[in-house]
Amino acid sequence: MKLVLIKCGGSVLDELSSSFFESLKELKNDGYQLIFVHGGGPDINQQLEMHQIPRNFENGLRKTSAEALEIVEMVLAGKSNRKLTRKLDSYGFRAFGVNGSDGAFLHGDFIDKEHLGYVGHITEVNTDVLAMLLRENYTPVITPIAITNDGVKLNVNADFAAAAIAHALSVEHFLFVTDVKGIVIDEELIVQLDKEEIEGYISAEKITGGMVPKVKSCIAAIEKGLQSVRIVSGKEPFFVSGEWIGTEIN
Ligand SMILES: Nc1ncnc2c1ncn2[C@@H]1O[C@H](COP(=O)(O)OP(=O)(O)O)[C@@H](O)[C@H]1O
Ligand SMILES: CC(=O)N[C@@H](CCC(=O)OP(=O)(O)O)C(=O)O
Repeated sequence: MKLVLIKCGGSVLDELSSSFFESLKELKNDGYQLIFVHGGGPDINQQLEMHQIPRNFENGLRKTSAEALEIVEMVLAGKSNRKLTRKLDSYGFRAFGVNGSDGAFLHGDFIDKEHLGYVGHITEVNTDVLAMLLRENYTPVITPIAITNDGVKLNVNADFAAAAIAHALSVEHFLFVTDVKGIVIDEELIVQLDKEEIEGYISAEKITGGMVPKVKSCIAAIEKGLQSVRIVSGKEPFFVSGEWIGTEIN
């Protein structure tokens, strides 16, 4: 089974273009099965604001109190997942929403409970449920909530969750779909970038904010042996006549 793992950022969930879906269709026609992990940062921010819960980020990770976690799960599973699943369905993909904490599918642990609260990283991915869906020709759409061995739910950055799942499935291509064309430095799109260059740009603060967990996840994926890792736009086509558009990390 040839797999493509696509992390779809919250930044672009409302702006996915029809040309983006054309690229997905081209991948399907080339024999790939698709798996999505979605984010939902802007949706979460909006709801936290409505509930007057302050928002705080550290290195692109949301500090998550127990109170905030309830909102995070409600929004990610109930709103962001629904948006992407519905849109994929409308383009003929048989999308099936999956919450990471269901069936202990995404196991996680706290990153730093004292500083970040209920924020986790993935320790294990149970791929059985994905295999089952893919066998039946469904397109899984995964919500990045994990569960600890003690049954505590954790908010996982969607870029990190996607990297763990991409590794567990040894996918052929791993894509980060976001609201920009790729990594842009001094107003120029960078077509290819390696680990050292990325570290330099983070130090120089030319890669910042939500792009930091993304490029870190790209590096982690490369180091774990994935061959094709890219950051692409969801507002434009990213794969046309077999050619990729965006930034390739290697
Ligand atoms: N060097 C960079 N190149 C491109 N985008 C960058 C860069 N540094 C920071 N960014 C920001 O990262 C954003 C994408 O991250 P984020 O908003 O978290 O997206 P997503 O919701 O897709 O994960 C871009 O919209 C841009 O503002
Ligand atoms: C711990 C942490 O930061 N979790 C993220 C989960 C959603 C996410 O990653 O959404 P994007 O892909 O749109 O950024 C958050 O609470 O915003």
